[in-house]
Amino acid sequence: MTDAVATASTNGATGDATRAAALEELAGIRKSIDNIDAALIHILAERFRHTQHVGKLKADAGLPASDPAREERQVARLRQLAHDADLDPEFAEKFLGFVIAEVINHHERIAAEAE
Ligand SMILES: C=C(O[C@@H]1C=C(C(=O)O)C=C[C@H]1O)C(=O)O
Repeated sequence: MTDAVATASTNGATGDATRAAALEELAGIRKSIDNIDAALIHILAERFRHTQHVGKLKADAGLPASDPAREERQVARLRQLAHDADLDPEFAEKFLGFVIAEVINHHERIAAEAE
């Protein structure tokens, strides 16, 4: 056996063990990711339950679907929270914007149905 072949076969055995350990660790981390994803869905569902309520209140009172001043305060607050939590503030703002845009669609639909 040449030195190169001996080294390769040792690396192969070590590689298999390293890969098996990595796969086990990966499976554990993915369990945590799945739990967090489930929590996010539940939190979002709860948020939309409340925003649907706001949509009905606004439609009944003839208030506009969107409130840009409130959104500005939310963006500033979430950007600061994201920064403090080592999360990209740009991402936090985009995520909030995505959610709020959907909420405003719901509110417009609720108002149209109330007409
Ligand atoms: C829920 C509201 O309606 C809209 C949606 C918002 C949200 O999803 O957080 C915030 C402001 C409004 O543009 C609200 O006015 O509070």
